[in-house]
Amino acid sequence: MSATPNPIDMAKYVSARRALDYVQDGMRVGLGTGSTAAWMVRCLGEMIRQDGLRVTGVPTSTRTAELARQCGVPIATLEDVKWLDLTIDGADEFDPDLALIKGGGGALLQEKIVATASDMMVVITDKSKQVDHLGAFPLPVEVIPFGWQTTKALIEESLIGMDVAGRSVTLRLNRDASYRTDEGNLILDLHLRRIGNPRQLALVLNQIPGVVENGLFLDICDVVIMGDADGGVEVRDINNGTVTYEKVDIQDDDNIFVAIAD
Ligand SMILES: O=C(CO)[C@H](O)[C@H](O)COP(=O)(O)O
Repeated sequence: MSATPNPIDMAKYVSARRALDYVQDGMRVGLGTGSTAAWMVRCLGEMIRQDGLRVTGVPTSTRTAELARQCGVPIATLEDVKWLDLTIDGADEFDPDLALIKGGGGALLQEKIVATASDMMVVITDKSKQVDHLGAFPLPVEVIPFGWQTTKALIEESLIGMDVAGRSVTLRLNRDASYRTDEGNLILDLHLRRIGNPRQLALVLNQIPGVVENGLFLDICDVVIMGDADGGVEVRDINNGTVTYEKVDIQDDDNIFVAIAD
């Protein structure tokens, strides 16, 4: 590599590169959202350009759709393809069962629909996302704007009986205005610090009127790839029960990495 990448970019990059080993010619691939997923989209674009790989990408946000177009990744909607072979996405937290918190980038709704409609979900991360218990990262909950303060109050009330360590709920902002998702909805961030029973919480939240979806991804993720700054990856496969460590060969990656790092 002729540029010196910063350690965080390197960790994200190698996890994204390794995830593309799961992509085969002709696949329909869900394209996640966020800075780690963006590396995956760029690398996928390179594979299409250099190796003639044929794939159809289904983006999980307008941001990812735009990046995919820039990178020459052919895209379609979920309505077009109906079902996917694979989704590759980032996460905000993952636990030993590969349960996830997602939605830090605000795209949790499309991300959950796309991942659920996939035969396999591969999550690309770095060590900062690994936790023993979910909840240090605020849990995003997407709600419709109509009556959102009532929805927020109902969420706060529902948290009283829950096994969580914190109960404050805040409206996500984008500068001075409320943050809007691609669907025009709002995000409430639940500052729970520790989620004792993610399954119960997910069920309770999704029963509250006004809640569209929550950022807990349970029994959806198959593989987590955790990159490190030395170009190594730990690959955890929940179905095989395996955890392996390997170095990713990035000798020939100067073009893509230098172009983006610059
Ligand atoms: O859930 C997400 C977006 O809604 C992202 O996958 C998550 O926020 C991780 O992002 P990054 O790779 O930038 O750390």
